[in-house]
Amino acid sequence: MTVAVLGAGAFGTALAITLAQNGPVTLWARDAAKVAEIARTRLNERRLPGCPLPENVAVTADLTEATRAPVILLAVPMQQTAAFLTEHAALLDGRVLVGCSKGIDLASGRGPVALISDICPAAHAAILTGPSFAADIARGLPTALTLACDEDGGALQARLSTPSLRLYRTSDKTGAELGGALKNVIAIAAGVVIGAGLGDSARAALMTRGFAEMVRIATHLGARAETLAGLSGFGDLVLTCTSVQSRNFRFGHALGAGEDFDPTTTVEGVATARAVVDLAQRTGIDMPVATMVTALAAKKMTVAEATHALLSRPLKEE
Ligand SMILES: NC(=O)C1=CN([C@@H]2O[C@H](COP(=O)(O)OP(=O)(O)OC[C@H]3O[C@@H](n4cnc5c(N)ncnc54)[C@H](OP(=O)(O)O)[C@@H]3O)[C@@H](O)[C@H]2O)C=CC1
Ligand SMILES: O=C(CO)COP(=O)(O)O
Repeated sequence: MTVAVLGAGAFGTALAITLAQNGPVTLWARDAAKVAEIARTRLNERRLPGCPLPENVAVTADLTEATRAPVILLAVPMQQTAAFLTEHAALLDGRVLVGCSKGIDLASGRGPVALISDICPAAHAAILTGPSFAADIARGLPTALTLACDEDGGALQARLSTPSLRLYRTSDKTGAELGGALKNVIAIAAGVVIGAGLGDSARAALMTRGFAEMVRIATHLGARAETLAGLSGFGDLVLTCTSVQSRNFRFGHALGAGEDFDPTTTVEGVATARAVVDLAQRTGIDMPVATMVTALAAKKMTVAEATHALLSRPLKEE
């Protein structure tokens, strides 16, 4: 069974490399010149340097060709996903579409699975998410992810599992997509804490209270609490709050340290924090960490002010 991966960023390229162990993969990128270069060198040097593509990965800029595959993975960044789905709905609707991005669309407040279901209502929507850095997957290091899909998703789970990539399955698509989105916001906050020199104890407090915040809003929106405690929530929170491989963590670190950050780097947590604050306001859910991240990223607050605001909240039960 051929798998198509749409979006040849770091993650899409890494998925193509690992999934090629199970059968043919088509990797689609929007830029024909980039496709030609990857096809010639067998490397995506800009997005995932040093990770060669196996022979059975075909690279194309032809979306009609790519979407002939029975399984399609969508690996374009979150804020580009709605427009991508809308533009190409005729090719994508009715297909097995697996969202691989992490975030909440600012305009609609929807995650990847919800967007797929809204824009391509006849598609079989799923999401692949959890703790994994693209470079780790591409190098064949052991990783475990969550596949949230319809109840009959066993065959899909098998096609997307490889000797080094172990998938656990759930039917809680809302929980899986919200876990992956929300952890990026907390990872930015963890980066700020470390970048500003506030210490490991502060980071542990922030991760724990951030997790409470994740569970609070996600369950309100229909997620199961145990999904948040799994790979797609807690697992990914731990990874991105503790590793400098995380772009969200590094962005927060730069904010905390008062340093510049390359604006072309994909940092999903910034827009997602704004979307979360919108959701929090609409639902009346208390989201103090996301609120601080939004204010810090917009330079509307200093780290000292954000720290004071969090520490001086009324005392309460855990
Ligand atoms: N990197 C990682 O370790 C992981 C990433 N993810 C998630 O995967 C998603 C993608 O991230 P990642 O691959 O790292 O991002 P990158 O920054 O590495 O790449 C983004 C890719 O998306 C492409 N792209 C952007 N807009 C469009 C569009 N409108 N149509 C088609 N292609 C587009 C870009 O193409 P171009 O090169 O032409 O600009 C680029 O190839 C994010 O949501 C991220 O959270 C999930 C797990 C791990
Ligand atoms: O989601 C990821 C790891 O699971 C990648 O995190 P960053 O987008 O912060 O690099």
